[in-house]
Amino acid sequence: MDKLGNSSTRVLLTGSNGFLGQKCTDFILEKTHYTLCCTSQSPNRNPNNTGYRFVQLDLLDQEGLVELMEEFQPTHILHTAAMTAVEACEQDPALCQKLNVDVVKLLLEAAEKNNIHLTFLSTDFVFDGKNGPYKEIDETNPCNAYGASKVAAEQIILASSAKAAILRTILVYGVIADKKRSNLVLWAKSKLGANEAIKVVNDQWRMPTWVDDLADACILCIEKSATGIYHISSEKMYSVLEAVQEIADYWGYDQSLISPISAGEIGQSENRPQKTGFILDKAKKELGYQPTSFRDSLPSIDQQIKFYMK
Ligand SMILES: NC(=O)C1=CN([C@@H]2O[C@H](COP(=O)(O)OP(=O)(O)OC[C@H]3O[C@@H](n4cnc5c(N)ncnc54)[C@H](OP(=O)(O)O)[C@@H]3O)[C@@H](O)[C@H]2O)C=CC1
Ligand SMILES: Cc1cn([C@H]2C[C@H](O)[C@@H](COP(=O)(O)OP(=O)(O)O[C@H]3O[C@@H](C)C(=O)[C@@H](O)[C@H]3O)O2)c(=O)[nH]c1=O
Repeated sequence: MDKLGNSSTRVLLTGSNGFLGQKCTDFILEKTHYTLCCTSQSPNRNPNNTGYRFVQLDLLDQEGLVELMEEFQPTHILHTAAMTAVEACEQDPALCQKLNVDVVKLLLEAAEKNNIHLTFLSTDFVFDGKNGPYKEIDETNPCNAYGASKVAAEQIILASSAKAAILRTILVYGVIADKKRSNLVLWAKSKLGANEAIKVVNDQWRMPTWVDDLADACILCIEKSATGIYHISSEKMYSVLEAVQEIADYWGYDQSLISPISAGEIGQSENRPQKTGFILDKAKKELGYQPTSFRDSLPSIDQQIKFYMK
């Protein structure tokens, strides 16, 4: 605590309305030594909306962003905001550059000047998917504009003198209170639970990441003021089809509702890496990251769904 009674860890969280942003907000609020300021483009969508300050701000409003940082004086910035829809990045590369790269430059300038620690979220799509699973030191070679924008941001971060961690993650899934946000597990569960047939790709391989694990990793980065690149995901490689079969198996849904489809058939053969997956040794050793297996996360997800349905 300082003389004014403020907690010493002051986190500015961007993208607080997003999937990861909402989970990080919820987890940070459980900790007593944090002062949290959340920001997003739209009004606050997190039903958990007390105990912190929320500022609605378009991150492209540079003056507004600088003003917010000067006023709040964060010790840490957790930058989860991004243009995340792969097809939208392809269609509007200029906006993708502004949001996913130029905003990072601005945050870094402030971080360098004021000794602020930055945590940046990146993706498995920095890789071409030909040699997964990947280590942090493996060569990047993105196959879409979204992945290219994350590589560009990573390079600017690594070249700066700011204290900054880059967390790369993969196909994030799980539950937040905001029911509008879907993901692979909730999509498959809701379709199969309603006895609807689904087509699932059998030629993309991933190590999906439970959003709770990823939020934990973000907080570990903040607490350790970690620097450098870290890979954060689960540890077992699944084809997306196998992951969905695991979902059906856990909830006892009819497996015959699931049929295989190729990435090419849903327009994802060229613009998505085929096989990603991460080697997690560095995050485990240096951050103390403890991944939950995909299968083991499903009972917790089941409980969370029931909790939020109350
Ligand atoms: N989800 C996944 O599977 C993966 C995600 N990642 C990375 O993790 C991070 C978090 O992802 P996720 O939580 O899924 O992202 P979401 O798409 O759920 O959320 C993105 C957030 O960014 C905010 N945002 C977008 N544009 C602006 C803007 N102009 N000004 C201010 N805020 C803006 C949105 O605000 P609002 O909603 O108010 O418009 C939203 O809160 C991202 O950096 C993403 O690239 C990496 C790999 C996998
Ligand atoms: C629409 C659809 C998708 N899928 C699969 C393809 C894919 O592996 C998975 C999710 O598809 P999407 O196109 O929504 O997501 P996609 O853009 O591939 O997901 C990515 O999001 C960005 C932000 C990332 O950084 C990546 O890590 C990654 O998880 O579901 C099917 O199997 N059947 C379908 O009908």
